[in-house]
Amino acid sequence: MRRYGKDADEDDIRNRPSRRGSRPRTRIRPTHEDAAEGMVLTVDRGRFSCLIDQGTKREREITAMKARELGRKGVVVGDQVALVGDLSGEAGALARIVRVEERTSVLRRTADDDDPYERIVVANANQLAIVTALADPEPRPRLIDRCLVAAYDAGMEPLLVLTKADLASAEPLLETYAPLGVRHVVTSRDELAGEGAEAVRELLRGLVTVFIGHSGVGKTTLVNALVPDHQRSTGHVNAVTGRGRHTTTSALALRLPAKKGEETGWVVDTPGFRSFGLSHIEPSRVIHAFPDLEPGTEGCPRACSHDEPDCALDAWVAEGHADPARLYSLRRLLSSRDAHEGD
Ligand SMILES: Nc1nc2c(ncn2[C@@H]2O[C@H](COP(=O)(O)OP(=O)(O)OP(=O)(O)O)[C@@H](O)[C@H]2O)c(=O)[nH]1
Ligand SMILES: [Zn+2]
Repeated sequence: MRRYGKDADEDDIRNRPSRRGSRPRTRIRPTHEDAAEGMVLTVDRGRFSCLIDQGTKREREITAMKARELGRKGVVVGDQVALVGDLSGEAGALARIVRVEERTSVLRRTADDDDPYERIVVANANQLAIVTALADPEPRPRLIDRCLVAAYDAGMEPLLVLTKADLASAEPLLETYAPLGVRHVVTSRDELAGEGAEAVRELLRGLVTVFIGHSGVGKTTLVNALVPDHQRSTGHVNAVTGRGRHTTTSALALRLPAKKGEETGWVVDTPGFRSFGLSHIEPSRVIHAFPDLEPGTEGCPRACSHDEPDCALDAWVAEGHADPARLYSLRRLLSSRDAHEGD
């Protein structure tokens, strides 16, 4: 990184544009200095619902479209964007998104028959809640593994949410995931109606958490318990588009209720996507989630898959530097990238 010590190049310092200062001379496009910052809450048929003036008395949801100058650049839920135009939020008002700020993380959904491309579905989230029922439907460890890999690859912290605790014990699953040190919480519908929701919220404060889970695991029950008034807060998206939210396939960002002085957090619900695009995942990125094993990869061949005869991790673990269960778990996760029937 460049430091400005006593040999600092003064020209460099003077020419660095300040955040709201003079516009850079070489820019041809307008810089939209008067643009408002907003967060994308949901997307429906090219209309973006954005929250602006967040945390102030004037906080409101407005509807926006992409400005032409953005070209093909995608705008997704969780994006921080710059908005111009009619920012009133009144019925029929339409603002324009003129800029998408740099993303801190991206979560992609898998390509499927309807759409051969892996697309980014959520930006800037930092936690992935993997919702799994303990029974009805049976847990699918392979799917959990794939979700864990997606989380590690995206630089997100995974959180296992094990639902329907009234039907089966969480012990066997927790045993499998213990070597990974994944955070977890066990819930049931009855408890969620009482104190249980608050126990889950504790794990979400200060974070943007994406909730995923396949049909029937109790994700809707969970999200409704976490954000009981969310139907109301999304009401006017429907007024603008004339469509109910049940018809949208976009993710939807919902703010956690918080008492005075409590930190809030965001729940991002993701209807209608089943799995993640894992085809571009780099073993080297996944291994960042295994800091105890990472130094052992120094002796690996170039582009090692960490699951081949020359992999240096076997010797590293045999020498007692790390727990064999951790290497086993890493390899299990890496192999889950290969899609199988029913994943
Ligand atoms: N026994 C039991 N049933 C539950 C629990 N939580 C949810 N269910 C039931 O499981 C079924 C599925 O719950 P939902 O919340 O709709 O699950 P979902 O994951 O949103 O599923 P889709 O709506 O299909 O996407 C419903 O019949 C719920 O009443 C629980 O803790 N225990
Ligand atoms: Zn290796």
